[in-house]
Amino acid sequence: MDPIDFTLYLVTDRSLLPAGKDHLETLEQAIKGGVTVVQIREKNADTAEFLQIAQQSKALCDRYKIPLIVNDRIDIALAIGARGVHLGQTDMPINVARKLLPEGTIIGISCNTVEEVLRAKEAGADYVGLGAVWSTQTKKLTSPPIGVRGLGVMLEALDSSNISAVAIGGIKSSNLAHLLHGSTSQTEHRLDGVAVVSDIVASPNPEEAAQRLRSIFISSRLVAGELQSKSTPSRDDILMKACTIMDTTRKLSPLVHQMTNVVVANQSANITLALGASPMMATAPEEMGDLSKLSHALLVNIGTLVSGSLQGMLKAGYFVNAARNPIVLDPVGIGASDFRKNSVSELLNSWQATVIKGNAGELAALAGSSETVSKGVDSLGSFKDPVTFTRQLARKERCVVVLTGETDYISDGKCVVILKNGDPLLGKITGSGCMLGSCIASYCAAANLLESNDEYSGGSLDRGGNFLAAAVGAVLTLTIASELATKREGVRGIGSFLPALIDNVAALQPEDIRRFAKMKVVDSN
Ligand SMILES: Nc1ncnc2c1ncn2[C@@H]1O[C@H](COP(=O)(O)OP(=O)(O)OP(=O)(O)O)[C@@H](O)[C@H]1O
Ligand SMILES: Cc1ncsc1CCO
Repeated sequence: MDPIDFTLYLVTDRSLLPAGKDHLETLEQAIKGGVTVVQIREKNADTAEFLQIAQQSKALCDRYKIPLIVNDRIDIALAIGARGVHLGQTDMPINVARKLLPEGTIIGISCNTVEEVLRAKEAGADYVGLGAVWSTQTKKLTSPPIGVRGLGVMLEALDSSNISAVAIGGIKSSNLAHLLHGSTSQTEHRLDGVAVVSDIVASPNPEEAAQRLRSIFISSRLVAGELQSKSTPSRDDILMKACTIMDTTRKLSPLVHQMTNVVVANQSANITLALGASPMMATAPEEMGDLSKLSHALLVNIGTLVSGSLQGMLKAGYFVNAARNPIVLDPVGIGASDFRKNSVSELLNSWQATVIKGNAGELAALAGSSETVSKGVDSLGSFKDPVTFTRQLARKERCVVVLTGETDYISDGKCVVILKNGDPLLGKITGSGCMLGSCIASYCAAANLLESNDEYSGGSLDRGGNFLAAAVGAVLTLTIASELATKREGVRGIGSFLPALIDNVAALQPEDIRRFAKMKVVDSN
């Protein structure tokens, strides 16, 4: 028998059908739209009713050569000759079900933890349903949602097995590109498909809904393939691109929406202007939809986070991903409280960051490492192997990572760029890291605008700008300007340094970057 194509896995739920819509009509439209496998789920029907629905659904699926899987009920699966069954953790164990079902029957099981995935592997499951990714109205959750970022380790547990993996829970066309991008494991293990309920079943047009989901899935896979086949750029390539981005920022003056802390808001706005970009500081959740239509990048800095601003950040990032613009996350002081840690986790499960930047203490806390710690917003110490740490975090979070300090490390998950510029006064003033976040967001905006790819591709979260070069350019701009600023007459300490730094950022030329960059590129290993 042909292997099952899990790309778009419809799980039925008759209670969600819009008024006047019938189960079989919806099922047929969904199949016409591109559903590749169907699971009949009837939590409230009695046996006779379930059997009838399953028989009718099977006849329809057979007509379109779509495999049908029955939720939970081995007897119904046997009665209708279903292609498979889907079991929950508290349903019949896989080995018992296997004995009862004909050879070749597909058995899938829901998993919420890595341990459950490993047990499913051991028990010989054919596929696993991983979730719930997000909370959903269709099913009362017995365990907390695992989030997009929780899927990677579960997929990695399936390495070197033939078990397919499908994500489930709150998946819609509006969050599918984020899910597919963010869930990939560090070993590049990807989902084989996504299980969808309400986005199709509750839609007035299930055919269109299925078509939309399927095309996002396919275009997201194309984008991922292109990224993976890109070769490591040389030092000169990155520098050349960084200089082009610097020029573009001045020419196009992108609008950079910044949700930052109250300590640095003014200096961040000024450094943005010094780069030639245009800052807008705004936090109200109510205006995030409108602002995402105007701005070219978003900076999210949690330095003085309050609950209200978190709501704005959650909304803003979601809209900015949809607008295919870059997001820079600065998890300031994340190690200081559970509120900050949980908030960052919620943010990163709600949208995909393009760049995450932080000092050693902050990035260690974000990665769950105790190798270095923080004192409030400041880092105490450094990593033994910052190159590997930065690359791995970039692979885990599926974005560019910038680890700051006396030496800066930047990685896209493949190569790591090591930068040794910067005057020690940068480490003495407050908000140099926050200003760097504004510089990275401004350059990411320009890098994204540089890409002429205007065609809407539902599977991408940005236009494919060179965000590694943007981050490198931003660090070099700030740090080389700092070296030049301290040489200015009248600069005697942290008070006089800050305005001089802003002046030197404005005056800096691409030649200065090429001339003074202390930069090395380490290839992936
Ligand atoms: N001792 C130093 N020598 C040279 N450059 C430095 C030094 N300390 C920091 N920098 C530079 O300053 C920039 C900000 O890095 P830093 O690690 O200080 O950020 P941070 O701790 O997040 O700052 P803040 O919390 O004050 O905003 C980086 O580009 C880094 O290269
Ligand atoms: C001092 C300080 N406190 C919260 S944010 C901030 C700015 C530097 O990160």
